[in-house]
Amino acid sequence: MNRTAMRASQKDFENSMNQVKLLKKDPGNEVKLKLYALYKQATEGPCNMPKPGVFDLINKAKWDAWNALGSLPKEAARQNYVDLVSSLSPSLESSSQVEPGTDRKSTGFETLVVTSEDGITKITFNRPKKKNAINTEMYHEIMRALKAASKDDSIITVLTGNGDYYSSGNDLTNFTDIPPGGVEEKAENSAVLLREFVGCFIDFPKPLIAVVNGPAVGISVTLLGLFDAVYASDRATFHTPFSHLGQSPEGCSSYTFPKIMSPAKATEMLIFGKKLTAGEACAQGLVTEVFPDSTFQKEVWTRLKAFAKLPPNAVRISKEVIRKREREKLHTVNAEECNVLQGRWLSDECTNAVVNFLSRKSKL
Ligand SMILES: CCCCCCCCCCC/C=C/C(=O)SCCNC(=O)CCNC(=O)[C@H](O)C(C)(C)COP(=O)(O)OP(=O)(O)OC[C@H]1O[C@@H](n2cnc3c(N)ncnc32)[C@H](O)[C@@H]1OP(=O)(O)O
Repeated sequence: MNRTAMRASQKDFENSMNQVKLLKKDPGNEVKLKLYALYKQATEGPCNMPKPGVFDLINKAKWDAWNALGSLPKEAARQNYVDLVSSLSPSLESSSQVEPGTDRKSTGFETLVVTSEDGITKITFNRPKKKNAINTEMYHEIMRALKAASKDDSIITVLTGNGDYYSSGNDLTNFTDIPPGGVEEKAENSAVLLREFVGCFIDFPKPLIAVVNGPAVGISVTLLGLFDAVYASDRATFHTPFSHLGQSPEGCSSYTFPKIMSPAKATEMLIFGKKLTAGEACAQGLVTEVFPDSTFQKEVWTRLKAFAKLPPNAVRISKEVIRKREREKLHTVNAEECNVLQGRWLSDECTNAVVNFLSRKSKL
């Protein structure tokens, strides 16, 4: 709508003031100063305040902006305010599609629920009947969700699980879908998939937070070493029974775990399959903080919403400064772990463990 030929009414002006509060994206200091100056001019007339001192930087910038409007009539200032707010409409449109407090839910996922709200993209593993075991489709969907989250306007990204488990790790039925090229081809393709999958976590550009709602097994545990913070319910446990499964560590855990928790503690977990309680995992540095299950969701989401209000650029740049020292090393470790696993998947030890689980002869 061309508003320049119109006179903005007091109602238009009030609507615009409300719209400013709903802006999804910070319009920047320059625009905010203009809005401030036009608002003051429209409501009080020409600048009538004493000039602030040079060191009172914020009030001086506001005063300068207001004073620069000279003797602009109140009506014109009101109109300019309404026009300026209307020119910010792209960010308004995106916010007005969403009722305050309502999730923007992404469609097109079979194994996940992905929502975006309050600066947080939440990726929820959603195969609760299978304890959120990660099947091939889910590996692909997690990668797709992470790639989308890296480009959306969220500040942080959260992974969590639906139901009583965070995740029971790799879906062992992934071993049964053998292509015409045989098990060697399957192992080769799986190593490529795993490398790409873990690579998405290494390269993720925003803070990645795990909200571990219940037990975690296998790859859902090892990946935690690549997260920026891990919050756990006191119901959660952490279990990496790789030797029992004839397999070897992945998710860069052969590098991150000894660094996080000491080589001997990492050995207990990654080689001997010691299952940790949430409290033990916290004492060893894998978990950032543990909460009673009864207050877990409330306490964690209150905290995350506060994090998500931090200045987005500072948050993103700080993550990059921290991750960049390690990125190359992590990619090398990831490649090596996938190579070793490719061989393990063809071993009798691994085949027997998977057959035992699938024929209901064994669980962890
Ligand atoms: C040829 C090469 C192919 C390679 C393909 C690999 C691709 C990348 C691999 C990356 C490396 C990752 C490694 C890991 O993550 S290792 C860890 C693997 N996870 C497990 O070993 C856990 C197995 N599950 C269990 O031991 C138990 O289910 C569990 C202790 C988790 C829960 O026990 P509970 O008694 O409470 O519940 P149920 O067993 O009755 O489970 C309910 C149903 O869910 C199914 N389920 C659970 N977990 C898995 C799983 N990981 N894989 C497949 N299915 C799983 C379980 O069978 C039940 O199903 P039904 O109700 O249909 O019986």
